[in-house]
Amino acid sequence: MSKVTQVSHPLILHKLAYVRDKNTGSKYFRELVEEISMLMAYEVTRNFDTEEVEIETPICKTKCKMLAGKKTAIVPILRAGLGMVDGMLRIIPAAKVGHIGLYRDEKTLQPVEYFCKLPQDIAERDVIVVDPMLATGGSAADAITMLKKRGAINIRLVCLIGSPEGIKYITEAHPDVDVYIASIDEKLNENGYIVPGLGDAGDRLFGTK
Ligand SMILES: O=P(O)(O)OC[C@H]1O[C@H](OP(=O)(O)OP(=O)(O)O)[C@H](O)[C@@H]1O
Ligand SMILES: O=c1cc[nH]c(=O)[nH]1
Ligand SMILES: [Mg+2]
Repeated sequence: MSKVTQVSHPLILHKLAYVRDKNTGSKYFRELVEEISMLMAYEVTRNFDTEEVEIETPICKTKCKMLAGKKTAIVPILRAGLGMVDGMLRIIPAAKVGHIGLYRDEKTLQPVEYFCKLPQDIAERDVIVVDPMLATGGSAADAITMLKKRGAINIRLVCLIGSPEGIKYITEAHPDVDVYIASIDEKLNENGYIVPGLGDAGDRLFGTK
């Protein structure tokens, strides 16, 4: 069964309040999403393996821990997931970035696939899928299915805001995928938007309608 980690660090909650505020413009919105993503990266990498290495300080030789060299891929779900990539890369600079293009049909709420480009060695990487919003869960579930079809095995999902419906859907569809999320909100409205949520993440990041 998936582990769902709610990352309710005070800094994240504080920044999330500004992100939700309808008066926050695109520039500040993008900066905040990037900063929150850096903080989420800290949590999602918490159980990465380390190995012992020997280094020499100016005083003496000593043994230290470093990351065990397993490779990482960050995979944003376009478009809104792009807003989380730079923050993640600040913390995991050696990661490769794959892209999955999906949009949610406004009427049916079903995800529609339009792009997929992944690192060739995706099967060997720890994959971190990023998307600010987990509403019905359909887009994230489809993205993860696309990844698995192309060989990905070790997958984590990082979102900023989700709904109880989305959490249920993704954990049932992909019980092997752990989920990291800053807030699980109240519900979905009749248009499939998260309440209270933040509105349309892609539109707010990129200034479109
Ligand atoms: O959980 P779901 O019900 O599938 O909804 C969530 C999806 O909706 C948004 O993308 P959107 O379709 O608005 O595309 P965009 O990022 O290009 O705006 C969001 O970024 C997720 O990908
Ligand atoms: O609330 C929502 C639901 C789906 N996509 C968004 O960007 N926001
Ligand atoms: Mg959108």
